[in-house]
Amino acid sequence: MTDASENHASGAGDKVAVVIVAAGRGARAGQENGPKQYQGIGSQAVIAHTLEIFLAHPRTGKVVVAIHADDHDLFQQAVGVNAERVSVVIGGATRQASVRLGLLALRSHAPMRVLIHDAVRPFVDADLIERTIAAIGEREGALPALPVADTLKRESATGVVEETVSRSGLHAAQTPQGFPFWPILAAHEKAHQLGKGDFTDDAAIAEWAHIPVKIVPGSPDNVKLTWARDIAMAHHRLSSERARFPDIRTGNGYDVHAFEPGDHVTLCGVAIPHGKKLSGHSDADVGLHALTDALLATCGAGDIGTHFPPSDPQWKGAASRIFVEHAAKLVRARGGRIANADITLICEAPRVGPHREAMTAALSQMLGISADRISIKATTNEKLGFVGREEGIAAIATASVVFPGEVPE
Ligand SMILES: Nc1ccn([C@@H]2O[C@H](COP(=O)(O)OP(=O)(O)OP(=O)(O)O)[C@@H](O)[C@H]2O)c(=O)n1
Ligand SMILES: C[C@](O)(CO)[C@H](O)COP(=O)(O)O
Repeated sequence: MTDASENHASGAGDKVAVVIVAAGRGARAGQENGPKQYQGIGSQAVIAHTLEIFLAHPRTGKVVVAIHADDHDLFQQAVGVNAERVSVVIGGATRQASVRLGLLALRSHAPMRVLIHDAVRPFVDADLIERTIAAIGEREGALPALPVADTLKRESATGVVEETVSRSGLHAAQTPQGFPFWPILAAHEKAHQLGKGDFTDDAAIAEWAHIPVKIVPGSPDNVKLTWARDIAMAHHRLSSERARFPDIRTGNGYDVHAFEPGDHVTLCGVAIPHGKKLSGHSDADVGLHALTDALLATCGAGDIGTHFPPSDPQWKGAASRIFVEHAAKLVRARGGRIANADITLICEAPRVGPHREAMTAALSQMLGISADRISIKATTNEKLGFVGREEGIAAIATASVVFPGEVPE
């Protein structure tokens, strides 16, 4: 069985192969730390964005990436390659040469159709890929392009306008350009054999080889990163997109302490005279314990017992603000910013209202956030249950923390 018939038997023949050219040096972008396809935009390299979109598309199959011989390490760092799906070949001295080498690498897979794309067009989208694929015929290519919007001028050798060129019917060509595989490979081979190496895109080679090419609407977003400012703008664009999915996390905590004989309770950092005290290893500040758990929960850092085991004698009688400050420090060490904290104390007595302001001030200090980001509420349990019988006090707390980066997809 040949590779081609294997493809059909498995249904893989329906999949459209992809060549991504990434062997350029990016001279016009002039980046000091490597070619433009390896520059970081948003949270990953340009080429990683591009590959991701093609690999995620349901109609694409084998992907060949043409890279420069010097870029193996850069490529490995930028892209965690799925070796089964993605092959790497060494490209050539021109874009045209790199495309040809990519196509040659696909021969054994014998795809029916191929998309050829610039690694440095990371804003290609699934709809554009889809309409390009849909327009590929048995002997017809497909080119996404946009009508030229600006008035066109030809410049003379002396830098003055020589003529105004009609823009009627003119389009700016984009990639991916789609073709029936064997005809475009044959056209590239023929151009290579005849030493014709000055085609700037594959639609031009198709045109030269008399393969008709249908124009489909391109996308204004699908820009080619050519100059340093294009890379800066791409980075800015992805960073502001990221801001739309901020990593806001919420944690909750719950705690209960029983009463025992005594003369005051400590709630949310404030000592309140009362006919009983709360029993516990530390100062038994039920509100702060709930809040500590809520803060730790925002970064999956366990609970209060993980950090301050009751078996450890050093926490005997400790002020619970130590626990809250530890949790807040841990959140901040992970880049988190505490947005707000909300504590509800559930008790029949003492009355919390008269102490709310002092509690808020104490918490504002412990957490390093303003008082308007802190809420302390109290409710009775309507005389029901252990709280209703005044056997103890319960507390629930919620904290919201904003972490750097975005919520993963
Ligand atoms: N010998 C080459 C030249 C270009 N390309 C690829 O073709 C695409 C479009 O080319 P261009 O924007 O011109 O990239 P560079 O050649 O890298 O840029 P420059 O011309 O500024 O050096 C890029 O993904 C580039 O990596 C390639 O694979 N092999
Ligand atoms: C193929 C291409 O992206 C179509 O617009 C473009 O021609 C490639 O860039 P280059 O600057 O011409 O190499």
